[in-house]
Amino acid sequence: MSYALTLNAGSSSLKFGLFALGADEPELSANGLADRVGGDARLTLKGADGTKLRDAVPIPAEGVVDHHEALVAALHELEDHFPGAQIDTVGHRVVHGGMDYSGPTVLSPAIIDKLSTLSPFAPLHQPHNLAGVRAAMAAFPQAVQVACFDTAFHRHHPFVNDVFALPREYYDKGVRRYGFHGLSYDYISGELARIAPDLHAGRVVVAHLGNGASMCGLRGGRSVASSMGFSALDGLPMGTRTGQLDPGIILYLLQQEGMSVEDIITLLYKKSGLLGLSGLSHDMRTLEASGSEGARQAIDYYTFRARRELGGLAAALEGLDGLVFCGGIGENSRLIRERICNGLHWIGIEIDDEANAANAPVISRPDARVKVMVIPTNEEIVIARACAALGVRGA
Ligand SMILES: Nc1ncnc2c1ncn2[C@@H]1O[C@H](COP(=O)(O)OP(=O)(O)O)[C@@H](O)[C@H]1O
Ligand SMILES: CC(=O)OP(=O)(O)O
Ligand SMILES: [Mg+2]
Repeated sequence: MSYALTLNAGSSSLKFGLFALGADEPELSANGLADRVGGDARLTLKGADGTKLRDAVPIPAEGVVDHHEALVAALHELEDHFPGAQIDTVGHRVVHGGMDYSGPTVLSPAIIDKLSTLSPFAPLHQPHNLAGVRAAMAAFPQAVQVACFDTAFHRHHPFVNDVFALPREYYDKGVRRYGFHGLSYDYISGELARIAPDLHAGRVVVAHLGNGASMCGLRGGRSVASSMGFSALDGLPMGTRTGQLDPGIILYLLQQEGMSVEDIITLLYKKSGLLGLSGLSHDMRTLEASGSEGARQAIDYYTFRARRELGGLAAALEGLDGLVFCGGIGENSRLIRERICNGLHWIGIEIDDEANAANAPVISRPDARVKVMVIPTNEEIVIARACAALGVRGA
């Protein structure tokens, strides 16, 4: 039996999966999560039926745990529970594919070098993604390494949603509105086709609200516009990232505050968003539990910006038939969904409080014009499917 290992390095987590290939659809054997990467990370491993094989075991490290240490711990656990599983294909989430990649790609050293030139555009992700590729190449030298890009799903945007109003030479050089979280949107689009084909054929905004957050406008299941642009900073406020910002602020920071480029990168990517506004935490669970003024204002801003962005995407779609929540916050936080939806009655969004409290698949009222759904996303299966298509198929 041939297996695919999937790796998904998020800004604060490493998600991984082991999939048996051979049948039409890759079959999950186990999946795991190292969360709070960058802090006191812990590793959880679950079997295919959801049984916990390991539960929040601390990952050994000197000081904070980085993505490489998280990967080493993950491989160690998989070897322990699935000794001898033959990993022929490793599929990687790589957030930035630049102008050239609009689908999954088998990696070569030359392609990896090219992808590393995109690291400055996604400093929280791309270097970790590529470190994962290099570590996997060392651990599994015979395996096919497949990259699945967050940007690929958005590469067919119409020109007006792909361009900035800069002189044309910058567009030609690759300064474009790429959009991210494409593996998640690809999965949601596929799920809509399966469980809600009418909605799939229509106009849907998907809100991927995790540590990173963005919204995507889908028409006929294809991405038409995204709240994220050139980098994973744009659009919605996030755990530690600003979201949309007047570029004049960057000039002010450089000219008046005398900040270095490095300082500005740290400020925009790591110290802003929910953490910066609340002065308390980047973690929505902590903010919801806190009664502080800062936490309240951070949640107010978060939900307000989500409503504004949704309005903009509905305009880009020329109407709205559905709204789907996914990601750690979108799938689990009744409060945030309620706060976003309660300001959107004018567009036809009305949610049912009981369904919302239960994280039910459909949370809109039966008579509401816009159907609102909660669909747990699954970036890993999208990567595993690409491995099955491009890697070594099992017997
Ligand atoms: N029950 C919950 N209520 C509110 N927020 C939650 C809940 N569960 C998870 N979250 C939030 O989800 C976010 C992490 O989302 P996730 O999609 O796992 O992140 P990543 O972008 O690292 O993959 C954190 O802000 C966390 O607080
Ligand atoms: C692109 C991005 O923001 O990813 P994540 O949500 O995993 O941080
Ligand atoms: Mg994520």
